[in-house]
Amino acid sequence: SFNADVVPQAPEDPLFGLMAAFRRDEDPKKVDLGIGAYRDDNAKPWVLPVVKKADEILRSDPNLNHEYLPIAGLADFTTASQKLILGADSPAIKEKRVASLQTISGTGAVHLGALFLAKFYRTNSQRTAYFSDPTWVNHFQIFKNVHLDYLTYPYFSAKTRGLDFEGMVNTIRNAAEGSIIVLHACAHNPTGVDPTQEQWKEICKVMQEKKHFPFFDCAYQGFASGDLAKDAWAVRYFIDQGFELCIAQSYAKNFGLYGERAGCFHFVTSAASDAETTVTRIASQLAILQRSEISNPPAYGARIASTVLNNKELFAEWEADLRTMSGRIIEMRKALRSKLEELGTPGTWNHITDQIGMFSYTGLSEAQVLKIRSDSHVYMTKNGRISMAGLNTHNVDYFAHAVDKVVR
Ligand SMILES: Cc1[nH+]cc(COP(=O)(O)O)c(/C=N/[C@@H](CC(=O)O)C(=O)O)c1O
Repeated sequence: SFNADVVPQAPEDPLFGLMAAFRRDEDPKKVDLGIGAYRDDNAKPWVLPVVKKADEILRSDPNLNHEYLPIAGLADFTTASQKLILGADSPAIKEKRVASLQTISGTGAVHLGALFLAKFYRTNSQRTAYFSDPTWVNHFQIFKNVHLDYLTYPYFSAKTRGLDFEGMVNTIRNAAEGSIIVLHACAHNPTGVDPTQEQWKEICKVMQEKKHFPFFDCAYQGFASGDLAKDAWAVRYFIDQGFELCIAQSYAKNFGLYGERAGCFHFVTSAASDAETTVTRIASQLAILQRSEISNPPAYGARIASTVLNNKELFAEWEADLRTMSGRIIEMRKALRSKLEELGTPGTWNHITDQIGMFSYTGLSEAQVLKIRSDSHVYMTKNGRISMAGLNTHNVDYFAHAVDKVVR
């Protein structure tokens, strides 16, 4: 029989624990700045209009059924996903250098990539993965679960509240040759700080010199700048520079398909004559890993995204919806910064508008985060990250006053 007391109590997940605490709070003024999920100006989840249209199209299809998808998922979805992140005219696609599988959203893609690397990447030599410090909390446990050792590279400068570029590049340069470097493609979580294109070129050069292996985690394409190509620039640049790399692609935020778990994993091999057979072998091994874990991925979210991605009019409507979301977040950044400056809240607040994407790294200490929660029923993660979409025209002043109160 199973000796249950060998199972220790695990700590509560910081993010989902915060969500639960927010739901329990009955104060009408409560503000949810925790989970990285978009909210409209009434603090409500937003079903993208284009997603509603795609849903109606699917429901009107008399042949729609609930059969298994292939292990690699819906081909129309994975093909469209390649084009979205790599660019429709990507040489990697033309030369058939990309193995793609539909995954359980971004988390599933990060996991599948980590599992594959754990099994096949430099198994007979020292290998270490590097995450930005700070990074998305789940990165650590996903890599730990597949027994890949990891370290971190400096990323956020508390002084400038911007990128610690020197620290990042030096650590990547000093890392053992062939290390796995996990990079946020755009809209860095939790800091909202992205390298400039010039800085990306520097980072790329150092990684080439050290023969490092890039693993791009792309959960916010279109969400950062509102421009899909711009947000994919770093990924496409690295591929143009000839890297072999992994990409985890999430449709949770940019399609609002959080709970439908729509995502894609891509392995891009470097240009070589036998690239096509290499990709076939890699795809076959990825399929075995996928089959043993989820067998095949969920159909609904991929069908919604695929319907939109493969239709010119719907794609254009989706881009308009992306601009609505990213635009509203940028408005909230401006509103919050100007309110804090108007209040004369101690400190500088330009980082609120300098940062990009879903999150802002406010600089509030853990004590201040706990105080603003008990004082004002404002919920944010202990590292001081706020999900900007939780702000709206009805609560941004209230939040600014709450910050002012704990900062003074
Ligand atoms: C960088 C990054 N990568 C992957 C994911 C996974 O998303 P998925 O739903 O599996 O496609 C998230 C989600 N981040 C938000 C939610 C979460 O923690 O799961 C967040 O940081 O709030 C990321 O921020």
